[in-house]
Amino acid sequence: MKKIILLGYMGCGKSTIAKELSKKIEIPFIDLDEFIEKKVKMTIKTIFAEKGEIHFRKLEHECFVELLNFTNPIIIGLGGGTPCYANNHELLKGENVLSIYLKASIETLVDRLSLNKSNRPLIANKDDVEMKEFIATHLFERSYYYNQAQHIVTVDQKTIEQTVDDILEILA
Ligand SMILES: Nc1ncnc2c1ncn2[C@@H]1O[C@H](COP(=O)(O)OP(=O)(O)O)[C@@H](O)[C@H]1O
Ligand SMILES: O=C(O)C1=C[C@@H](OP(=O)(O)O)[C@@H](O)[C@H](O)C1
Ligand SMILES: [Mg+2]
Repeated sequence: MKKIILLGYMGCGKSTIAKELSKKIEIPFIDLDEFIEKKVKMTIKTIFAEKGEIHFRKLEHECFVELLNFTNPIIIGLGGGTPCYANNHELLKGENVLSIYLKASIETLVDRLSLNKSNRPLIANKDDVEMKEFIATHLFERSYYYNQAQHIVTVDQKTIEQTVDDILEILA
């Protein structure tokens, strides 16, 4: 069984969808951010604040590789930036992985993230107008990496269940 990797911009639903998919297909789910937090016993917010983003990106790469080396089947929910650093985007194309980009529009992302930004250091201090500008530019810059995924599932206007069903079709 290939490892299932969910990727996409902050707020697209990687952590939420991975958890639901895990229940449905009874394959364990590991959220990369949570894996990093447990490993270094610090929150993502604290790692960014005290060690800086470059340090976080190195940790993120090491932990991603560690998860890819697990021998058992797993679902991995990446962080929004994971595919965009080190050679991580190349790892999305491996034979033993099935990578899925959860594609969300700027509007969907702004709606979801405006309610959920405090633990996301890249946007925590932005107001709604700044956030929309930031997401529009950042998503454009990152899309090249996200598009390296083997499959794309759009998530706009879909319930969690509908997105999970779309993924199940890919797995069938
Ligand atoms: N249809 C939906 N699919 C996924 N997440 C949704 C949906 N509707 C609302 N949300 C909310 O959007 C947020 C997505 O956050 P999260 O799963 O942490 O995304 P990510 O891990 O990609 O940053 C959660 O608060 C979730 O409850
Ligand atoms: O997009 C990013 O660079 C980041 C996304 C976050 O994960 P989520 O996409 O799960 O919010 C987390 O890894 C960190 O705050 C950096
Ligand atoms: Mg997440």
